[in-house]
Amino acid sequence: MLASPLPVPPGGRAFIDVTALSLDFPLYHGGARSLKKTVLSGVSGKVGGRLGRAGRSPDDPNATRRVVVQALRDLTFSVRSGERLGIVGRNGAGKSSLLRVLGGIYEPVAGRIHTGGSVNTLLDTNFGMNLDLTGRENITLRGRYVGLDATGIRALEEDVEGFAALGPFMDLPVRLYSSGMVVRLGFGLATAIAPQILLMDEWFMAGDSRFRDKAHARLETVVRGAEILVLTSHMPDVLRQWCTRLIWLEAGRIVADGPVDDIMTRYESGAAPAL
Ligand SMILES: Nc1ncnc2c1ncn2[C@@H]1O[C@H](COP(=O)(O)OP(=O)(O)OP(=O)(O)O)[C@@H](O)[C@H]1O
Repeated sequence: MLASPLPVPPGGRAFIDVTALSLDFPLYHGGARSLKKTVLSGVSGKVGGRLGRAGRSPDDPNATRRVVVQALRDLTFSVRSGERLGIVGRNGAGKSSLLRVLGGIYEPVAGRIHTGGSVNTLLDTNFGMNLDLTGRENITLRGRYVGLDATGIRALEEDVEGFAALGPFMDLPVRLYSSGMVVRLGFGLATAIAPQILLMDEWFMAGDSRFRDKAHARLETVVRGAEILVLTSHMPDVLRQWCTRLIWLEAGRIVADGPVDDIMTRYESGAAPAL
């Protein structure tokens, strides 16, 4: 666990500007009636008002209808260099979706995201891993993806190999690894690239207890080096220690944004603001 408070790299220029951002997940298309559609239409008004319909009139039996989950709705906020932003909210509030849309994994249906600085997204340790390639080939691929030259790729390989300690498995397809080995390689690889903007899901911190201390020390180095951290978590202790500011999401909307202690006290009191 990181010591608190986190020192912030001085003089950074990284930023995130989010304006009127919305994200939908389409659930199904088509006009024909099915059991699934009947069930979904029956619950549409009950899931926090987040199932919406788009398309032509539902009274027209030939209408093409689209049911969507409105995962994020009209979010506007900015993050500046030096800020450690935590995202809180109940299950399904939109925390992971926000992280993925900031990382360019999901495309918003409306709004704009403007970032300054390199971005690395730590979501799960398998992210971006090709199971048919060897550990070493995965490292080379990632190195090329982030634009490293041959020297940079060699340094990356040395670093990850040293951390993951996979021995001869490094030259075997990842498909043959134990789950612990995959975590070691994925974690080592993801944390080898130090970004200016680090987007992290708390699940990334889970893992094999035997290597957790080693992993935390490595993660701490990446977090300390980042100018901006955006962290989603359900763990109040982690948020208090790692963050300087919290955004509270409910049903895809921002309901509060401010200093950690202030927002955490309100959030833990269970008093969800009216939307
Ligand atoms: N791939 C997807 N397809 C359809 N709906 C999705 C998808 N991913 C998320 N959703 C929906 O979007 C909403 C927000 O989900 P999200 O995973 O962002 O919430 P969360 O706050 O991270 O939840 P948790 O704390 O449980 O991880 C939920 O209603 C969820 O069902």
